[in-house]
Amino acid sequence: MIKVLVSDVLGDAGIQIFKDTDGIEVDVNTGLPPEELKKIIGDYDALVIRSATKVTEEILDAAKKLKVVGRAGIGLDNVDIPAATKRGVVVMNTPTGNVVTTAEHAIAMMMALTRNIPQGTLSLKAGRWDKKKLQGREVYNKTLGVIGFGKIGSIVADRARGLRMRVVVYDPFVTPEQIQKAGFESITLDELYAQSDYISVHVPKLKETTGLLDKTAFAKMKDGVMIMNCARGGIVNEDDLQEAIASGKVAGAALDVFETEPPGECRLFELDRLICTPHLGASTREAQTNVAVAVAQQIIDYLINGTVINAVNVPSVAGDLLKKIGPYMAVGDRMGCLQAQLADGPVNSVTIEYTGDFKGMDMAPVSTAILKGLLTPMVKYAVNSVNAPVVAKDMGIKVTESTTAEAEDYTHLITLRVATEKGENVVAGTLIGRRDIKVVKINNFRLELVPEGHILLIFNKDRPGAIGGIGTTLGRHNINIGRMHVGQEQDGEHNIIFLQTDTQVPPEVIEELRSAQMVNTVTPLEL
Ligand SMILES: NC(=O)C1=CN([C@@H]2O[C@H](COP(=O)(O)OP(=O)(O)OC[C@H]3O[C@@H](n4cnc5c(N)ncnc54)[C@H](O)[C@@H]3O)[C@@H](O)[C@H]2O)C=CC1
Ligand SMILES: O=C(O)C(=O)COP(=O)(O)O
Repeated sequence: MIKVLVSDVLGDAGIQIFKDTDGIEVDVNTGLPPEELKKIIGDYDALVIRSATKVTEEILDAAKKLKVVGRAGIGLDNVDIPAATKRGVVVMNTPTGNVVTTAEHAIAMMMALTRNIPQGTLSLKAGRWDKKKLQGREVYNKTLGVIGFGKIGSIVADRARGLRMRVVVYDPFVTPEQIQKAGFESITLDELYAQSDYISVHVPKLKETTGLLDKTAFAKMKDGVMIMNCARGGIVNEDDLQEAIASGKVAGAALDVFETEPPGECRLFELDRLICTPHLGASTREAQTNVAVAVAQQIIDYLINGTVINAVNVPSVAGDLLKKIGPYMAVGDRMGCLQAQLADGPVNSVTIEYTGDFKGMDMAPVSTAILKGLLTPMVKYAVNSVNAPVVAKDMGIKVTESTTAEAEDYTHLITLRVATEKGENVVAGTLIGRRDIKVVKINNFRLELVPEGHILLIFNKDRPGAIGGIGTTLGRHNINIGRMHVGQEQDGEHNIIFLQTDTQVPPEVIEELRSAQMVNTVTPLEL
């Protein structure tokens, strides 16, 4: 049974998908304090969260079976992604399901702010008729500055255009041409501050964006500007905002998100010109159904089919791509595993060459599969496609990759060179047909080996009787040979023999083979 824990409120449609899937058991346990979550997380293969659960290194340490964290929504600042990656846990989000809803919330906040709707509601309910005091402003013909032209920012810009606002955009990672093509002006941040009547932030919370709107930024803005933050708490510095509103520089602000959530006591709340919502940006029925369904399907697809969609710490391998490169990932994994057993001492470098028609294929997942195969026998913890590149880096292994379209003997060939202090081993592999994995070269030897099961790799002198002697020794110990491949050294006098046996060959028999005449070395391999 695959066990899924839902630790934040998730739309029913998502929970139902888990319940309807054979082999999956789902528990919903929301609002757990960290120490409670830590106690139970060890039982689960998957964790579904929103913005409340903090997936810290400590939680991940306790999550011995965890394979995937699925975020029903976008922001992942509550997940320690490097720690998850190191432990081989896929972290995925649902990047599109709530973007319209959140953009609509930003527009709603702007309208509520400019027309004093929350203040009007409060004063009316308190028995007042503050018609004069609560006079507002039109947004028509005003300038909206959008910081961050991603999925949400671009929708906000589009909806503001419908309100007949002039929209200016700052996003250093989107080309001015793209912004202009969408019908908006791309300007610098300082220009945006100087020109905007309203500013809405739609950037992720990063080191560079934390405190982006601070006292220095407010000083560059128009007097009477209004600020909206439906992105992440702390992108707008709360203390500086409080001062800027109190001084009248900023005419008002609308916050959906806070530096600490829930914020508890907050000086900003003393200001009439501050309106707020408790992180409601994504909270519509539609968005919650979208993200719940998406996260459930993605998690199931990953745990059952190995399909990776919308992961932030591992390349996506989905649908058509998986069909195309999945078999090469299997080739890579076997080659890595074979190289691990051939390696004499710690690995210094790994060189991966893709030769032939790999056009249009992103080979990153194959390279990761190679590293996974190679590193698995070398480390104590589980290596998978998520943490393999990090593990290689931590071990100081230099990984290089190249692709050449010119095919030689095979239409697709993967060559893997692994170097240690003592030298380099070269293994080349391919697919015959759609699924048959063949290792076609080991160092100087050409062969066609099916890399599976118990294998003895024997180097011997290419003399009459050598192979017969090996067969007789194994037969005497009742060990049946399933397959045998003999490769001849190019222009040499040695053979390489791969013997696939039905059972593992005991160490004393290996010693006996080693002492036989004409046998140079015997290496047992488990593939
Ligand atoms: N309030 C809520 O309930 C919700 C909040 N969010 C938050 O909204 C924000 C935006 O989300 P998406 O549009 O989906 O993200 P996105 O990744 O599609 O877009 C972010 C944009 O910010 C830009 N950017 C990055 N650094 C920047 C910088 N220093 N200056 C200017 N632009 C910069 C990027 O180039 C990108 O275009 C995120 O912080 C997300 O967590 C998302 C959903 C719901
Ligand atoms: O998707 C996001 O990034 C959000 O901020 C939404 O947060 P929530 O799922 O409502 O806690």
